[in-house]
Amino acid sequence: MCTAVRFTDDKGNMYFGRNLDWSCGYGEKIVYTPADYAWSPAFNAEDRNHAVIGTGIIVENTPLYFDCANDAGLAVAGLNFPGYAQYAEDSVNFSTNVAAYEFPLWVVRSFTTVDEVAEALKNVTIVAKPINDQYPVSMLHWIIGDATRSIVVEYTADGMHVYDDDVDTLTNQPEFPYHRANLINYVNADPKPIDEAKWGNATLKAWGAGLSAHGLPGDPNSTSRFVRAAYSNAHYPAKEGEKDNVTRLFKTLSSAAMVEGNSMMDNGQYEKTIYTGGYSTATKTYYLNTYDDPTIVAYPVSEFDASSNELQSK
Ligand SMILES: C[C@H](CCC(=O)NCCS(=O)(=O)O)[C@H]1CC[C@H]2[C@@H]3[C@H](O)C[C@@H]4C[C@H](O)CC[C@]4(C)[C@H]3C[C@H](O)[C@]12C
Repeated sequence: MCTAVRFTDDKGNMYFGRNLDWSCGYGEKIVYTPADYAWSPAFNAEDRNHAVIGTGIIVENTPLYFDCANDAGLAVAGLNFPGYAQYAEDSVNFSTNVAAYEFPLWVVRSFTTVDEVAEALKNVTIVAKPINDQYPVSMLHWIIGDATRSIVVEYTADGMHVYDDDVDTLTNQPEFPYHRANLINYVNADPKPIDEAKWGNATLKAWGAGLSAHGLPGDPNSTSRFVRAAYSNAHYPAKEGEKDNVTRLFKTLSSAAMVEGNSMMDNGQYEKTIYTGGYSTATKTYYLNTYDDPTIVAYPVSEFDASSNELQSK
């Protein structure tokens, strides 16, 4: 399972991050794509040359991003959506055709705001074309964020769906409208201390803090993680400065993180949060920690060679 969130600080800086939950990694690294990298889109997409940083792998000199952000402060993350995602079998005339594996790269190479992406998506076909035989097409949906808002992109049997994500959260299946509607089931959850109640002659007094959020789901299922992450993201108090906002991002994501042993996949292996990664537009820095090492490591964009035309990874 995976979880992603976005928020903005009091100065208008965006923080965007995700948990990558799986039983093993794919050899992913921090990958920096400079503006002058010569990207060859799979179909007829144009390259508008934004520099990009994120987590992914490099295959055939192409960055396959799991999540990434660009020099204009636009970010995107791909999360599993099997059973619902259904891409076009082939490219479509008079449409911008984007292969599923290059969708995150196309978003951040091409645009500066979520509004621009949403407008462009009105005429986009996502095509089920793998980069090669070794890496089959992944069935994903995506959250795209900037300093003002986020959207969720789902491509299903009936085509493209773009949803305004006013809770700035995404997990896995089912479709985004289910997750958004399901939040209403938890409308009573609240961080405030709770008053004592009278039941006839009995006085019921809370044991301590936290009881007013009783009922928030604690399990690792996608729908439960959505509720927990949206609750944490919405109620975390505003913070000032990079350190406290990065802490906010990682703590919010940790409220939906996967602990090994809690959830077994079909292959008999346990899912765990392989990494948590996130981007700050305040300092143009990508941050990452892993299941085995909780130390949050900073990767400022300034440490990469922006004048090169080669992909760079750490
Ligand atoms: C497994 C990852 C999603 C994690 C997730 O959402 N887990 C949920 C588990 S569950 O189903 O809900 O149980 C996804 C996110 C991004 C994906 C990768 C990216 O799309 C980039 C390439 C794309 C290639 O087509 C396949 C390899 C790949 C390298 C993908 C492998 C894998 O599908 C990744 C790493």
